[in-house]
Amino acid sequence: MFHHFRRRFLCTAAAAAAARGAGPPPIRVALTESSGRGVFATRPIAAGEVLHSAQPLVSHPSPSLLHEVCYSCLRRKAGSDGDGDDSSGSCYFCSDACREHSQGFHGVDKKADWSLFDDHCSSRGLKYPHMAKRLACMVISGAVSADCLHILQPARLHQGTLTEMEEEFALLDSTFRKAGFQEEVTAFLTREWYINVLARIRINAFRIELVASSYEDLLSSAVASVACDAAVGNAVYMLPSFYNHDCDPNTHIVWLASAYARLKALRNIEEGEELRICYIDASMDVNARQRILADGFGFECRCQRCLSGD
Ligand SMILES: C[S@@+](CC[C@H](N)C(=O)[O-])C[C@H]1O[C@@H](n2cnc3c(N)ncnc32)[C@H](O)[C@@H]1O
Repeated sequence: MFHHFRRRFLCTAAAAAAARGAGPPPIRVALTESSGRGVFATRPIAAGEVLHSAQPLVSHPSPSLLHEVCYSCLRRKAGSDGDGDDSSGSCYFCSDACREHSQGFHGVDKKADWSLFDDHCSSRGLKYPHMAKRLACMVISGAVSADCLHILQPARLHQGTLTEMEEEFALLDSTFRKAGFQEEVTAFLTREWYINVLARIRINAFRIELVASSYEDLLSSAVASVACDAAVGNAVYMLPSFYNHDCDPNTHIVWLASAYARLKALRNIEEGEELRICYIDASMDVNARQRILADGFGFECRCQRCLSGD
C-alpha cells in the first residue's frame, strides 16, 4: 500500500516538474538486448507526462506544400495572404525568427537553380533527397557539421537503391557546381556523404502531421488530407531517433503547430522500462505491420501484440 502511494506521489511530483520544464528529461539511451540502442525511463513516469521536446536537426516541407508551410518550422500559413512570403515567391516564412534562423542556408539554397533536381524528385515521388539537399545547404552555410547525422542508425541499402541515389547525387552535385560554389565549401559533398545521409534519413525521418488546433483547422485538414498529402513535411531529430518501435507503444511523438516535437507517455511507465513509439499506422493488421516494418525498417517485429497475432 505504502509502495503504491509513494509511486503515485513520485509520478505526480515528476509530472509537475516536467510541466514546469525543470530538470533533465527522465530518460537515458542505452543498449537493448536485441534492438540496438533504445531509450529507457530513469524514474517512474505518469501517463500523459511530456518526457522532453525536440527541435529538428533537419526538416523539409512536403514538396506540394512549399508555398503553404514555413520553410523553417513547417507551420502552416494562416491564410492565403500571409505576409511572411519570400520576396522571390519561392517559399514562406511564418515569422522573423524563422527567417533569421534559416537565413544562412536559405541564402545558399536560393543561389542555385534546382529545377532539374526538383523535376527528378517529383517525377519519382521522392521526398528524402530534398532533406539531403537542405542538409547540404546547412553544411555549406556553417549551420551544422557534415557528419551531424552520422551517429544515427543507417538503413541497409539494396543495389537498386544505391544506383538511384547515385543519380540523385550527380544532380545535386552538378546543381551546386553550376551555381559557382567553391571547391573548399563543397568538399564534403561526395557520393559517400550523400549515401550515408540518405541511409540515415530513410530510417530516422518522421512524417509530420500537425494536430489541428480549432474546429475550422480540423475541417480544412480533413479536406487537405483527402486532396493531397496530410503531412506538412519530414524531419530528423536526434533523441527521438533512438526510440525503438512497438505496435502497442507506451510513448508517442506529437506535433501541435510546427516541427517542434514533444514525446509523451501514453501510460504509466516503470523506472528502467524501455520507452517505445509506433513507427507506423497501428490500426493495420499484423501481416501488414510486419511487412512494412521489414521492408521499411529492416526488422521483424516481435512485440507482444505481434506475437499474439493481434
Ligand atoms: C530509429 S532507429 C531506433 C534506434 C536504433 N535501435 C539505434 O540503435 O539507433 C530504428 C531501427 O532500430 C531497430 N529497431 C527499432 N525497433 C525495433 C524492434 N521493435 N525490434 C527490432 N529492431 C528494432 C531497427 O533496426 C530499426 O531500423
